[in-house]
Formats: sequence, C-alpha cells, structure tokens
Amino acid sequence: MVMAINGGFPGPNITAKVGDTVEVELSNNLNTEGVVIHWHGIRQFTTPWYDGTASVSQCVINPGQTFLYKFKVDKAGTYFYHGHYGMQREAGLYGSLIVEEGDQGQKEPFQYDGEFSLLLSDWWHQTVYQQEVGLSSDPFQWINEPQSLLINGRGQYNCSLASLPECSLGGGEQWAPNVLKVLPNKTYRLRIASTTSLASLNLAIGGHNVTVVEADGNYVQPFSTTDVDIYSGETYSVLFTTNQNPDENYWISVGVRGRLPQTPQALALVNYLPNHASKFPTSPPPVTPQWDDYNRSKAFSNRIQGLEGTTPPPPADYDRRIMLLNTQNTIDGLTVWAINNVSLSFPPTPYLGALKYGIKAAFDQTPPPDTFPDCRYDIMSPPANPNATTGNAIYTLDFNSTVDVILQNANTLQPNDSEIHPWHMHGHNFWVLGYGDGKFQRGDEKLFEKAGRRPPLKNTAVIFPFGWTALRFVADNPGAWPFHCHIEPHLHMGMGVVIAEGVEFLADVPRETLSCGLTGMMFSGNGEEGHN
Ligand SMILES: O=C1O[C@H]([C@@H](O)CO)C(O)=C1O
Repeated sequence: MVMAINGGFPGPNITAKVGDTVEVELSNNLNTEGVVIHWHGIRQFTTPWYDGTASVSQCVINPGQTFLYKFKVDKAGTYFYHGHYGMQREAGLYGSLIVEEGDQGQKEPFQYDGEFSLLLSDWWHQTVYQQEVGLSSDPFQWINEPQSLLINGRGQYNCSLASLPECSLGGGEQWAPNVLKVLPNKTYRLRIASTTSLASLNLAIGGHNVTVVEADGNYVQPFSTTDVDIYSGETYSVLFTTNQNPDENYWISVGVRGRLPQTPQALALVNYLPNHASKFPTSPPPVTPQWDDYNRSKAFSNRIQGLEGTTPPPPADYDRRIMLLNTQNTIDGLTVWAINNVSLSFPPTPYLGALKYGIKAAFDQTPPPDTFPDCRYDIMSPPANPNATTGNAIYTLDFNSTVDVILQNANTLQPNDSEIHPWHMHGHNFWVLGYGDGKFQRGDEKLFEKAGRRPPLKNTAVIFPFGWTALRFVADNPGAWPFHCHIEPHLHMGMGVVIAEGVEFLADVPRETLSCGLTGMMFSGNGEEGHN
C-alpha cells in the first residue's frame, strides 16, 4: 500500500526561489484518516501554523477537506516534504523541495553544469497499519529491516526469493533504475535527501569522488570523499566531475549502515552520453562500508564544517543547557522510547493554539526535566528500572536565548546494544558543536570548543551508539516545534520533545488550523476556556 500525491509516488518535485511564497493546496482524498504535510528544513518564520505537524502546529486535515499551506522560503538549499501524522511518511507521503538562490541575492559558492535530485527512502511490504499495531502490542513487534531501498521511489527486490502471494515474477525481469544522463568532463550537483523511515544510508558513485558542498540547506566547507553517510532527515549536495572513461556507464549505490543490513542496495545509473543507458557498467556497484564501522561514520560526520566566513555559533553563555537522555523503556508492558524518562504522547489539541490562547488544560503544564532523572544513570547498561512514564509537557524557551542541548545516547533494553538516532529540529537550524563517546561529563564542552573547528549549521544531527552530540541554537522563531528522532517508528514510540518560544509575539493563529480538541471547542462556541 502506498500513499500517493496527485496519483504519483513520490510526490511531485517542488522548486522555488529564495523569497518566493510557496502555496500548496492539500486535498485529503484518503477515505478514513487525517493528513498533514511537513516542509522539512523550512524555517516557517512568522508562519509556524504551516509547519505541518499534527498535534503541534495544526489539527489534521480531515477526509474530504482541503487546506492551504502558504509559507516563505528564505534560504536556498535541498529540502523535502513529508507526512507528519502517524507513520504516513513511511507509507510514501513525501517528495522533494528545492529552493534555488534568487535572481538578485546571494550567489552559490560553487559552480556546476547540471543537477539531479535523489530522494532516498526505504520500503516495507507490510503496511504502516500492521506495523503500528505491532509496535503498540505486547509482545512488541519490531518492524525489522526494510525490503528495499528506493531512489526517487525506485528500488530492487528479488521476488523469486519471497513466498509472497503478490510475487508472481520469476526473478529475471528487468527493473528500471533512475538514469542520470551526463556529458563527459562536466560537473554535476547531486541533491540528496533521505526521508527513510529507519535506514541510515551510504551513497557512492563508482569510480568518482564527490565534493560535499551543502548540508541541510547550509553551505559547508567543501571536502572530497569517496562516499557520503546520510541519516534520515538529512540532505546533502555533492558535486562530481565526469572525468572517468567516457565509454563506460557507472553505478551509484546506496546501502544500509548503522544497523545489520538485510536489504539490497538501491542503484541508479550514471550514463555518460552518447553511450546507451542499457550499456551495463563494467565495474560493480560500490560496496557500502561495513555497517558497524562507527569510527568511519564519526570521521565523516566530523568532516562536515561550516563554510569559512559563515556565522559561527554565539559563545557559550549557557542561557540554558538541556540534557536529553535517550532510553528504551517499558510502560505497562509496551516498549517505548523516553527522553529523561518521559515518552512523548501527542495531545488532541495542537500546542500552538493551546499556547496562543492560554488553554492550560490542553497539555501537562509541569515542565519536563532539563536533565537526566538520575545523574548517576549508567548509559552502558540496560536501564536498571526500565519503567518510564508518558507525558506531553513542553520545554518553554526564553525568546532569543541561546540554548545548548546535549543529546545523550544509552543502552537499549537489550544488553550491549545502543542504536543510531538522527534528531531533527523543526523551525531552527542548530550548530553541531561536537560528538563524543560515553557519558557527557562536565568539562566535555572543552572538546567541542577547541579552536579551528567551525561547527556546521544543520537541522538534523545523529547521536552515535553509546555517545553524545552537543548542539547550540538560538530560540528566535516564535512557535511550537517538535524536536525528535527522525526514525518514524521511534517517534511513534515516543522519542521526541516539543519546544516553544515567543508565541506571544505571533499574530492570531489561522482558525483552520484549530478545528480540533479544545481549540475546536473554543472556536465553535462550546469552549469552557476564554480567549486571552
Ligand atoms: O525501537 C527498536 O526496537 C528494536 C529493538 O530494540 C527491540 O526489538 C529496534 O531495533 C529498534 O530500533
């Protein structure tokens, strides 16, 4: 089962220029469920209600209804859009969103002759409904590894290996990879975005190095590499030059890292013209690096640095430091993820409207903890007391304050096990100050304040197994914003927090985003609560 947009999958590519106002009319033609679409990486400054996150920025759009998203794109870069309700992203609700530099404004700090967009995803044969039931069951049923990886919606699967009733293919059929038609001795830009539900990926082009120039819509200090790690929620632009033997075609391969792979690589073809696209490459697809070579992954992540001359992070005045301990726990026999022992459960009234109109009953008003429940927490072992609680309280930040976040990874419920989690923040970019191993200790900030390194701006950053990642951002965007693990089943299992700042500076929230929960009652005249 796939969720399609305008009858297609993935959804249409959206291209805009800096300064444009993008308007998207979303009609919900699903028969039985609501829908929203999130514009991943777009800041939504002054329009937080169009961020497209159910329970946070708006009520879901009901079957048969139409909703108009209208927002300004203020930063050139590679982005994408996707469903942000339940696990609809995994069901296929996504597409690419590219913002080009405007005609007047800034010029890109690099040049190229042509570009291609590669939207990477992963694919399961089970529906997201079956998966959601399994995740919310006792005993817990994990979704396991994907059946295929997809590049722009296309992948490979050897049907002859499966005993699935829908598999009537013999195994020798042709499949149609994406073909990137190139001319020799030119430079091309690949815009790569990962909207995977689970998989951490690595991309390489046979015989060609690539130069990384952009990450999450921010220019980075260019560096050359044989391959690129890309975690769910991240985007990169890389340049490559077609300087290899022009009589050949070459494979692009995308494979799984960070979890024991059980999924074939996705392939695309670099077709040097005038060769025919059916000319099979003589060299095999690049081999994906060993899935658990985390030193290699860390080395790659550490190479991402801000472009020389771009804004450095403000100094550490520690207006606020929030430590977020990531743990796998149980609640009433269910397996969940918790942050500082709280597993996020979204409330029926979206936070933005609740905050704007002072509806205190909409969510728990006791702030969640700013640090671990117990500072002696042993991150190297399964939780001594695996029980967590559910909650929906939020982190309220002082407007324009500088906030440091330390994301601390830990052991899961199984001994000797800790997993990758790419954390994505809505409404902001953050500087990735650094990555460390083990438990963050007071003074470890020295590690990431060492001279010479320019922390990159990103909207998604990974935490490595048994490690920590330190981020800094300025709370300068009025609104309510999710900050969560971008692995879809993990968010479903509660792995996220909500931050809010400056809501008092916003104009009235559009009514059409408020039609559910307590705001719905308030604006239909049945509400108990008043307007503040
Ligand atoms: O959330 C998860 O659950 C499983 C495993 O930890 C328990 O089965 C897994 O691999 C996850 O990422």
